[in-house]
Amino acid sequence: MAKLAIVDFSNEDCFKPGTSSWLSIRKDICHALEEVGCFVAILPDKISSELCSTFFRMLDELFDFPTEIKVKNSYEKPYPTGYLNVGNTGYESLAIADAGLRSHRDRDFSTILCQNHVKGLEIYSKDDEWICFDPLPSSFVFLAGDGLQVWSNDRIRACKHQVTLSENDVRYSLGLFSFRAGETHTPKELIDEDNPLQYNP
Ligand SMILES: O=C(O)CCC(=O)C(=O)O
Ligand SMILES: [Fe+2]
Repeated sequence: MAKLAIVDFSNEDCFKPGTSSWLSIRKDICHALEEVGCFVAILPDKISSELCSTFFRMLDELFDFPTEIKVKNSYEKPYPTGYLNVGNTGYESLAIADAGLRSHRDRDFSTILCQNHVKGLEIYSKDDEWICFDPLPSSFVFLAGDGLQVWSNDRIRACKHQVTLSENDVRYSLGLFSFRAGETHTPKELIDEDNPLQYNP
């Protein structure tokens, strides 16, 4: 059974470019992104389990507000990944999905997800199987979006993923969707005879 790559950011040196720890983590991340367009980052020193539990407890309180209060926080633009198209209700950054989320790739540059203990996220592997993400404390998931695929000249493919809800418990997932401003240009280092330019700016 395929597993998602887990990258451990515990060593402070891994944030210092050029150190052996940084080079080693960079290699693991590139490999994971080239394989499935995704990796799991664990940062126990940066995101403590207390912080996570406090945060998700507060979400309980937030979602407990009556719907008429939540709709006051509405947002006109559609969600980048089409939340509103799949029959869910979105309130600015709040979205409630009772039936999971069908298979898709994010249209942004990259996505970072931070979720509670309830499983549901599945990643499509190179071997055409769905890999279930087993939530780890102090972790988040990095997903490549369409933008990263274009920027990398297809070296990294946007990660295909879905959410299947089977546990009888509330699942919370916090998403940070990043976009690049302006045109996307592929770095020239990523273009050669074997890898001709795939996308025009
Ligand atoms: O619920 C999740 O963890 C994933 C959500 C997602 O894939 C999306 O909003 O694009
Ligand atoms: Fe997504």
